[in-house]
Amino acid sequence: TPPDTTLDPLLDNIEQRLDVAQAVALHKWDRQQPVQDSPREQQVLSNVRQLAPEYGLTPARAAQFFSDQIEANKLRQYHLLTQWHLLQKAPDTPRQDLASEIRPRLDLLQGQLLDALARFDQAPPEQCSHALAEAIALRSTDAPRRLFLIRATANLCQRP
Ligand SMILES: O=C(O)C(=O)C[C@]1(C(=O)O)C=C[C@@H](O)C=C1
Repeated sequence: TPPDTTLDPLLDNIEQRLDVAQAVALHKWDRQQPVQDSPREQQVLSNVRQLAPEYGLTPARAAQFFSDQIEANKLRQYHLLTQWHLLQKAPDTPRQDLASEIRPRLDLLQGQLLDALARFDQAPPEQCSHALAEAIALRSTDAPRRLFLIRATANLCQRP
């Protein structure tokens, strides 16, 4: 199968959002804060529902896609926190503040993701589920990382 021109940019953006999970988990580790923040999730979902039409997406499609991004993000946070609990320490890397630094970065990535999703929906690959499975397999040999991508794209090929 030839490389796909809409799937890869979208997966790049999905991975960028997943990368932010490490900074979030570190912040929550330091403060013993739970991963789940339901009011923040509702805020993210309500934002993307409102922005969706600007990108030619339905609010339902945008919200479904972001709900999957949030679930994948939590999966990665739980995975990292469990590794740190096992070692009884987290990496000694510079910390970023959730409210003033990390969430603004997630908000910035939001527009890029909506744009990439809209492009994807305008020209989805033939045999979408197969193309997606192949792209994920090619992208990462790391089993947990593949799992995060699988969760993040769970509804990608389910067209409205
Ligand atoms: O902002 C946070 O606290 C996050 O953990 C990020 C995020 C998200 O993916 O947007 C994930 C889980 C929380 O329930 C809320 C939001």
